[in-house]
Amino acid sequence: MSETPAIEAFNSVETWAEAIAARLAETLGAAVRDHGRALFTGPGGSTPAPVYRRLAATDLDWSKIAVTLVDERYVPETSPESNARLIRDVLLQDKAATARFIPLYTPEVTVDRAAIVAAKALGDAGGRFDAVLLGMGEDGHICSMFPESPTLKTLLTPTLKPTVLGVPHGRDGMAPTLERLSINLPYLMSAGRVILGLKGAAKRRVFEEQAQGDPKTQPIAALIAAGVPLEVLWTEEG
Ligand SMILES: O=C(O)[C@H](O)[C@@H](O)[C@H](O)[C@H](O)COP(=O)(O)O
Repeated sequence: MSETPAIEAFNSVETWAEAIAARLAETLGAAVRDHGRALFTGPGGSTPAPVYRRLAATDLDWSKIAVTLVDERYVPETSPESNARLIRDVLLQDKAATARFIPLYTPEVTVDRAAIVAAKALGDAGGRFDAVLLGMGEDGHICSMFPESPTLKTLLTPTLKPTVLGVPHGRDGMAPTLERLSINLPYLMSAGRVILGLKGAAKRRVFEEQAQGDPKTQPIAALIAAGVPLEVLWTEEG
């Protein structure tokens, strides 16, 4: 059984965001140097913006870096719910403006068709992430791996190929409220570096609890059991 990763604590959002951005930049810079290109993926939500702002201001050869998302709501970029909108507004600015963006959402007739299109686009971009930033919901979901979701089991199956799957919206008020697109666990297993950024005491507790959970139903436990190279950086500041 793989060890639960140690939680690295930072005493402010500033130092926490600086540390995450520096590690992601180090890995992306090395990938561009060694392979001539790099692929980065990150989350939406309310957590990553300070990291994205610092990454955008970092001197990298962004013209050789492609950026995508770990998950997306099945909505166009014009929607305030769009994660792509966050990436374009905060990360693809400043020095990072020349990076290529690969959306997960495309206006296909169904979320499953959009997932097939996204899976091909990521495959065409190399099919492996050099660096991944993850967030986590207070229910322990990462990407769009939601508890009770009918897609969870497939998303957490370690033996499948890296891909993107459509996730239906939750029933009877269960999350997610919108249909989603999500990368699966094999994409995290094959990544060069995976950083989980957590803010607030509640999320630290959820991480510690779920790390001991069932890898078949709890994403954090699944990542650990699958040997994902997870670095956990946390700050008390919410
Ligand atoms: O589409 C999303 O909502 C995000 O990509 C999602 O996976 C996020 O990482 C968690 O939900 C945490 O969200 P917060 O950072 O807002 O707590």
